[in-house]
Parts: sequence; structure tokens; C-alpha cells
Amino acid sequence: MGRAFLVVIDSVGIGGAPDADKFFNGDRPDTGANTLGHIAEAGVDLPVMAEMGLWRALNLASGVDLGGPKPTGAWAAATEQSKGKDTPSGHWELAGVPVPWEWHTFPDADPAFPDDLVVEVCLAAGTGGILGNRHSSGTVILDEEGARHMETGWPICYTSADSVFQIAAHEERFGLERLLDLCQTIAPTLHAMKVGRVIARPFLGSAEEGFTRTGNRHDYAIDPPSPTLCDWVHDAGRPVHAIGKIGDIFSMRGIDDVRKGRDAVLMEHLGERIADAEDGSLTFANFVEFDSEYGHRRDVHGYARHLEWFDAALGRLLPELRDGDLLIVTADHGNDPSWTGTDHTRERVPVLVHGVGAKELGHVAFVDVAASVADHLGVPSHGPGRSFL
Ligand SMILES: O=P(O)(O)O[C@H]1O[C@H](CO)[C@@H](O)[C@H]1O
Ligand SMILES: [Mn+2]
Ligand SMILES: [Mn+2]
Repeated sequence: MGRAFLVVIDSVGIGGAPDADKFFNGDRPDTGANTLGHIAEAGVDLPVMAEMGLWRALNLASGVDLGGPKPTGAWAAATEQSKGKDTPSGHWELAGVPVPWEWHTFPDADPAFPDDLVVEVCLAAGTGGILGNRHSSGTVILDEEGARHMETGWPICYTSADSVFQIAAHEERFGLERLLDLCQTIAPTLHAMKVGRVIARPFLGSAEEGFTRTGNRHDYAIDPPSPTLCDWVHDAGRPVHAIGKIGDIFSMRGIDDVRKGRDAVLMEHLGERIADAEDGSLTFANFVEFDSEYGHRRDVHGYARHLEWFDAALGRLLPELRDGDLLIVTADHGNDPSWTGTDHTRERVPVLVHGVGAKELGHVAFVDVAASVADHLGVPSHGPGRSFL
């Protein structure tokens, strides 16, 4: 029995979302945003994913024609229906479950958070106040509020266009465990408001030398609204292995184990799973640094180099797959590094399928990815998607 590997390259959109005008970065609608298209304009070399059909998918999604080789894989452009351009919406829908509710986002105002929420955070933190209380990039707010945090010991609370409540605190001045406890304590209140995630953003450093976020980020996410692909596979008695943020995004529902680390480490984990995952199993991976290190930081050059790193590493892994295995590379939303602001961009995403021969799959829905993985594994699909295999 074959295995399935579902690999999300976080934020690698290909433009063309039909509802991009409903989504914004500041006052500017996302119409015309195209993560891969704009990176390609600046120059990027991706021979492995080009063979899988990446440039054809880009062309199909947004009309950008960069030529490229005749694909040897199957390829599609996927369109999202959930009314959110965030990570949980994208992943849940790829896993067969569109989001049935409107996420709560905080206004881009000063203050951004309601007073009763601030009071609850202060009580849980044991502090006389909070810092921040506005929309911001997570690195910018450390420059702006880090020194005051060191003086007062108050947590830095901020948000973005995403449905998130983020708390940054110094691992030593405030304490890492205390920060995690605080986030866990207030998470039920935020989830009840339909805020998707409370995110702990620990950092180290000093006002003199600057502050740097550490790898101890932790997301406290609202549960998926109904069973996802992970549950379908798990409930059929098959192992489900997570790599990277997948465990957090699905609140570990239907997931047997998770391996974490930076993207370079995650690539090693993926290689190990390709070597040792059981017949009939699902391995579900997320590579987040496209989004967190380059998309939100609006770093076109860095994004291009990370894509090239991923492409070369993927090229080394593909020959290790067994006959009958399926590997899909896709994405959860866009984050055009050439765009206004620092938020995600509403875009279509590529679906590159290795293991079923060369095929143009055309336009598909995010939910079709889940249906296809279930189809490949021979487990019942409970979502609205249709298999494209
Ligand atoms: O700027 P940072 O803190 O990286 O925030 C980014 O990460 C958060 C969650 O993915 C989003 O809110 C996005 O704005
Ligand atoms: Mn994402
Ligand atoms: Mn993001």
C-alpha cells in the first residue's frame, strides 16, 4: 500500500484569487498580489518544481507566463473558499474542512483590544498593564516596545490582519514558562470570541544590543470545526505523522506524533519519514519560514533564496519515494513580499502532485487536496472535496 506526503510551503501563493478585492493590506486590496509571480520577476531558479508543473500552475492561476519545461508531474491551481487568508483557514480547508464561521479580527485602531480583554490579560499576567495594544509586525514592535518591556515587565500584546492575539515577552525578564501559562490561560476567552490563535512570542536580548525572537514560539489554536483529513486517516487505523506547525494548527487532532524545528531541520525530518513512514500512512508537513522569515518581512531576495533551497532539497528527496507513494506540494495562502504592508495576501496556490504521472488537473478547490489524499490512501473522505487523481 502506498503512502502519502502532504507538504505545505507556507504562503507560496500564485496570484489570481477571484475574491482578492475583498482582502486588504492596510487600505490596499490584494488584487494583483502574486507571491511567486513577483519573486520570479526578481529572479528565481526552481528546476525541480518547474518539472512538477509550478510555472504552469502560476500561468493557470494568474495568467503570468514564464514558459518552463513540459511537466512530468500532475499540477493544478487551487482556490480557497474560507473567508480568511490565514494559516488555519488554509490548512483546514486543504484538509477537507472549510471554515464555517467569520473569524474575529481586531480593528487597526489604537487601542486595538477591548478594555475587558486587557483587564483579563493583566489579571492573568499579574501586571498593572500591557504594552503594544495595536496592529504591528512582530519584529517592529520589539524595536518599539522592547525597552519599555524590560523596564515595566508588562507583556507586549499585538495583532495583525490575521485573527490572532500575540504576546511577546522576554524569556528571562518575564519568563518563558510564565508567558506560555499566560497564553494558555487566556486562550479560551479568545477562542470564544472566534479569535483563531493566541501566540506566545518569546524573545531574548537587550535594549542596547537589540531583541531577537527565539524558537520557543507556541500557538494556542482554536480546534478545527469538524474532523479533518488527519482524523479520517487516523480513524481508519493509519499512522499520521506531523512535521512543523501542523500539530499546532490541528490541535494534534488525528495526529500521532510531531517533529519540530527550523525549516532545515524539518527537511531532515521529512527525509526520515520518506525513509521510514509505514505503508498506508500520512505525513503532513509545513515549512513556515517562507512566511515568517521572508513574506511578513517583505524580503523578496530572501524568499527567492529559500525557495531555491527548498527546491534543491526536494529534488534530493523525490528519488527516495517508493513506488505507489504520493507526494503533494501546495500552499495555504499568499504573502507577497513585494506587496504593501506586512500581512498575508489572498491568492490561489499551486498543487504539484508527484507519483501519478504527467497531467494537467486544471482549477481545483483546496478541499480536493484532502479528497485526493484520502482516495490515494483508500480511506473514506468526509469532506465536500472531489479527488483529482
Ligand atoms: O509579524 P509576526 O509577529 O511574525 O506575525 C505574523 O505571524 C502571525 C501568525 O502567523 C500573523 O499575525 C502574522 O502577522
Ligand atoms: Mn501560513
Ligand atoms: Mn503568516
